[in-house]
Amino acid sequence: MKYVSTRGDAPELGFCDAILAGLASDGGLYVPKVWPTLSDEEIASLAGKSYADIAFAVMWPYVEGEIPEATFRTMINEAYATFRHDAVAPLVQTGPNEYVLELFHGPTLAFKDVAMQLLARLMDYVLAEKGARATIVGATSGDTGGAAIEAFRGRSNTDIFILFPNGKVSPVQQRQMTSVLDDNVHCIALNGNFDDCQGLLKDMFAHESFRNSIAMSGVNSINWGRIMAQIVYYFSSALSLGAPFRPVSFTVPTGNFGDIFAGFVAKQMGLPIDKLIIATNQNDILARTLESGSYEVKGVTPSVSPSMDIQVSSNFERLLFEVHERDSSVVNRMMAGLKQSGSFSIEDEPLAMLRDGFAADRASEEDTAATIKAVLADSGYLLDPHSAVGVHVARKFAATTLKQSEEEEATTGGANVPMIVLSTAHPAKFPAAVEAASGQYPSLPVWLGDLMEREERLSVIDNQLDDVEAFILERSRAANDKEG
Ligand SMILES: Cc1ncc(COP(=O)(O)O)c(C=O)c1O
Ligand SMILES: N[C@@H](CCOP(=O)(O)O)C(=O)O
Repeated sequence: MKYVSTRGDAPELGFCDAILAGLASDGGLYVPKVWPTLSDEEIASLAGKSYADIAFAVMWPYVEGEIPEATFRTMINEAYATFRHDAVAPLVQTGPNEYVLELFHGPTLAFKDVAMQLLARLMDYVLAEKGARATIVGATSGDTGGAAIEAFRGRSNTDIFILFPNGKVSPVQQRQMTSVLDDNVHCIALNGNFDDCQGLLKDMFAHESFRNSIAMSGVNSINWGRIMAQIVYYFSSALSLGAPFRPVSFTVPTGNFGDIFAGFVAKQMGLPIDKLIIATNQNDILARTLESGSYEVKGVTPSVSPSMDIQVSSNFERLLFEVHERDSSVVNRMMAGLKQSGSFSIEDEPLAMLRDGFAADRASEEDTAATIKAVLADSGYLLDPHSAVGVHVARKFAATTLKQSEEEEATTGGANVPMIVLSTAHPAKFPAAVEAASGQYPSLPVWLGDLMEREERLSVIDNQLDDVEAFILERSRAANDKEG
């Protein structure tokens, strides 16, 4: 499989080089040249198989020819052995037609572990094959950072630098990053918000001499390897509910659009997905875009679901590329508009395609708290605030579709399709918000019981490209001197 950039001006790469690059050299995001498909028979044959077996079947077409089959199987087995639930990503029923897909059984209690545990093993393999080292630079609103640090800590061929918005992640999220004291881990608390962190990351990728001097790579969802690993749980959960013989819908708490884009890919691959529903918090740029056709960045307002406090949603670019028939000139125009004026608009035809496959809505702070409380009261199930955004939007969507089908006197259609809501984090990562909403304090699991007492190491840096680059250069030189 070859990979092409959404901006059309970077070399086509094979899988190993695409994941090592992270972002394409023209500023675009890599996508497979064609979408591989699985037939209904192939999908049906996966029913009852383990998560690792489904993972292999779904991901192999993207990797084949670049990594030996047995090596890839071993990486998958090792990655998912780090999860503390046998099913890896179990489904829990929370309503007559509503299921929560728990993606938080990995080492850092967030869905990011699902992809990051595999990506670290893939990068290790690629670097070892090339006899190379890489410097990973990542931006986080709270969860990617912890998952990446956990997955890459102590690895001899990578240094990892994570930028997080100072004072804007939860205390648990911060400690999960800053209490990892391995020599190759460097945490930067940036005086800014997540969009500033991500903006600096993209500027560093665009700064060729800097990028080359540190052999820079990235593990945010701009990296195709992240998306690839996230496709798997759409298949595993849909299979549990009768796919491919029964369609399902998904509601996805959304920020950077990586997770829901993986759902779009699952649909391209042949999984019968009825609707993909984008659930945002009050930072609702994606919901506004679907409503108006105009993508307009406004300031970020901090919320109780801080990992989704995002306005510049990187992976939306991959979807724009698809709905414009892979015309990179349109994507370039839109991204130039975004850089210049913080906005761009989408023409009627691609907008109609977006609205056909996706729906979108938002949850206010009050909606989020009320949902945590209601689900606990009705089902005895404690949601984290990000997953509660998802459940709120899913329930609103179900009520609207039910009303529509009653009006049409139909018994089939959207209202009967099972809804799977992605649960993206464990409630113990956000104890203050969960307790305020429900009266119940979610404790960390025993193996993380002392997290908040662990020693921290971090550097506070202003939102200035030069300052951040200087810090990374100095630290990565020191690391390389030590290695050499
Ligand atoms: C807990 C949680 N939920 C949802 C999201 C949104 O996922 P995505 O950025 O892939 O849309 C994130 C981070 O991005 C997150 O950390
Ligand atoms: N919510 C994310 C933001 C970064 O998203 P990514 O999926 O692109 O890595 C976080 O928790 O850091």
